[in-house]
This record gives sequence, C-alpha cells and structure tokens, in this order.
Amino acid sequence: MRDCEWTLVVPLKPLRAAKSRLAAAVPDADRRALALAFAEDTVTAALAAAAVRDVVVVTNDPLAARRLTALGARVVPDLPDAGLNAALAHGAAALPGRALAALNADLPALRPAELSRVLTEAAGHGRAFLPDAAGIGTTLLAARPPAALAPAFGEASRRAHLASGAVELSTTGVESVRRDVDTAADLRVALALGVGRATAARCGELPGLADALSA
Ligand SMILES: Nc1nc2c(ncn2[C@@H]2O[C@H](COP(=O)(O)OP(=O)(O)OP(=O)(O)O)[C@@H](O)[C@H]2O)c(=O)[nH]1
Ligand SMILES: C=C(OP(=O)(O)O)C(=O)O
Repeated sequence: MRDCEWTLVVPLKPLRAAKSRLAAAVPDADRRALALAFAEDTVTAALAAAAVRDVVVVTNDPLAARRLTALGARVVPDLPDAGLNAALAHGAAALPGRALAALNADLPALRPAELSRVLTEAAGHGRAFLPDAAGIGTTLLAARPPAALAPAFGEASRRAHLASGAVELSTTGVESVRRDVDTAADLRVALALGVGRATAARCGELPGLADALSA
C-alpha cells in the first residue's frame, strides 16, 4: 500500500434520465430529487476523504452542476448522449497525469474513512476496482499513471473489469462504498446503513416513500 492523492471522477446523468430503476417506486419529480441528493451525499463524503485531493463531476445537468460546484466539486461538461464509459474517458482526458478513481454518483451512504481505505489499497496497484454490493457491477475503478482508467462499466462490469486486467480489491468493512442505490431494495439497505444529510432530508420530505419502500 502507498500514499497517493486521488482525483475522483464522478459521472452523473441528466437528472431527468437518472435512477430509472426507481421509477416504479417513486414519482418522476421525486426520483430526480433523490438522484440529486444521492449525488450531493456522494460528493460531500468524497471531498471529506483524506485520500481525496479533488472531485470532478462529469455532467450536463445544469441544476446538479450548480449544486455540486457549491459543495466544492469541479464540473466537466459531458459529451452529449455518449454514455457512461465515454463520459468517464472524457473526464479522465481532462485530467492528465493524475491518479484517478471513477466513483458512481449513487452512493448516499458513503463514508469518507471507508472510501480512503479503498483508495489506499488501490494505490498499491496500477489499475484496480471495487465490486458493488451485489458482486456483479463496479462502484469504483482506480488507475495511477501510466495506467489509463479504461472504464468498462455497464452490465456485469465486475467481470469486464477483471477481464481487462484490473485488480479486484477485497477491502473488508467498506459496505458504504459498495452500496450503490439502483432499486427501492437498495435504498432500504442504504437507509439502514445511514445516508448523508441530503438524502435523509429528501426522504423525510417524501410522504409516500416509506410505503413505496415497504411494497
Ligand atoms: N455523465 C454521465 N454519467 C452517466 C451516464 N450514464 C450513467 N451515468 C452515471 O453512472 C453511474 C451509474 O449509472 P447507472 O446505474 O447506469 O444509471 P443510473 O441513472 O444511476 O440508474 P438507472 O437509470 O436505473 O440505470 C451513475 O452515477 C450515473 O448517473 C452518462 O451517459 N453520462
Ligand atoms: C454501471 C454500473 O452500475 P449499475 O449497477 O448502477 O448500473 C456498473 O456496475 O458497471
């Protein structure tokens, strides 16, 4: 393991399109608000992590760009309709020579100390990733120069990242970094872990959410 200061690259879809798998449980306006709250809590926790130097959000969403800039992130405008891996590669291209970690924007329970532990372990490798809580996807992909990020997010990205030669991290006790929220069931687990202030406030303002989550 080595000391290393990381720049996090956080991709965020336009809020109107984000978190589509929550659409059955949450009305559209609330779903957009929740997606923004998840991103705010992700960025707030990331900026508080000792191993993190700065956070760059790749997004074309104007409201999210304003809110996340106010928290201290830098925003790089996304390419239009190019998809997640293109957005990450575009963000990485704007940050040459840095140790980079792509981190999903839907980690509302993220804890700074857990993120730092994962990044410290990643610093021992050229390119490494952390599988999501389901063991199918990826929540974090890290690369130190001269290794390129080479993101392969999407369906079954754990397998894709392994196949691409990235080292799978097995850091224990970092559930908050692995718990991305795609479904109502994920949100229930994240709420039980303890979410950040934006998500807690937003969930408190949605009167139907408790019923939707227990359905
Ligand atoms: N900038 C950018 N970010 C993206 C894009 N597609 C996905 N993301 C982000 O990548 C992360 C994981 O994305 P997904 O789980 O595929 O999308 P999601 O909006 O979180 O959820 P679903 O709509 O339910 O798939 C989230 O932070 C997304 O906002 C894209 O085309 N551009
Ligand atoms: C895009 C990914 O995440 P999700 O499970 O949120 O779609 C992924 O795991 O590669």
